[in-house]
Amino acid sequence: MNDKKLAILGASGHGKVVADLAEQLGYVVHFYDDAYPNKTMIEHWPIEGTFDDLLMLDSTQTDVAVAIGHNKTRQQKIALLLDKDFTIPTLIHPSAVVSQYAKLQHGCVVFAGAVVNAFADIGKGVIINSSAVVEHDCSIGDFSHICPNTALAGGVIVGTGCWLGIGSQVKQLVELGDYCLIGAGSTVLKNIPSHVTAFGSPAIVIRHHN
Ligand SMILES: CC(=O)SCCNC(=O)CCNC(=O)[C@H](O)C(C)(C)COP(=O)(O)OP(=O)(O)OC[C@H]1O[C@@H](n2cnc3c(N)ncnc32)[C@H](O)[C@@H]1OP(=O)(O)O
Repeated sequence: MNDKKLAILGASGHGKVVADLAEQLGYVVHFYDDAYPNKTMIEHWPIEGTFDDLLMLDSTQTDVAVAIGHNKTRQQKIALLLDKDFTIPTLIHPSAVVSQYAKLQHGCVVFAGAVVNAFADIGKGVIINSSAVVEHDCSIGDFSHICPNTALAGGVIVGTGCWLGIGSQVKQLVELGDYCLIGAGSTVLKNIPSHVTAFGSPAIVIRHHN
């Protein structure tokens, strides 16, 4: 347990789950969101200011979690916070099972019931959502989001900023490029290039995007 302050950027549904997790880890949480001052509360938690207000805090006294689901926005905000010397811890739910041989960089969240198996390599700012399974030897690129109940078999490689939709699954050793979006419930059997949306079982590329 600790009683360190954690500023949470993003007063959203995802932010609420991050707050719940952080409190279980002993943090005292404070929300920040650019909707302030029009929005001043999220559930029972006060929103104390905007992102600019957060940047004015003493980085030696307050850690930060960026609870923004949009991968590129989360990437940008984390970069700005690191420039100001904030610590962005990785938060792991007590019920998640993370191998002693897995590596996770800063700014990740691993939610309830998730499994990160041996020698998985998880980049910065990654969301491993509830009950997701990241099997042995997987590599997850920075700022990706593995949605609830998604399962990655052994040795899967996921690029930067990918979004793997709820309940999707990826066959062993398959590689996904950067910033790709895999639709909910899809089964990915073959490599997927960067900057595409793919879905279905088996998943096929539906469109290209930036
Ligand atoms: C804790 C949390 O909440 S984490 C968030 C979890 N959320 C998710 O995982 C959502 C992931 N998003 C999806 O799967 C979306 O459907 C997307 C992004 C793949 C596609 O979204 P859009 O581009 O808006 O597509 P849209 O909804 O208009 O559907 C277009 C067509 O594709 C089909 N389609 C859309 N998604 C899928 C899918 N995942 N699998 C199969 N077919 C799909 C639709 O049925 C529709 O078909 P139709 O034209 O025959 O009616």
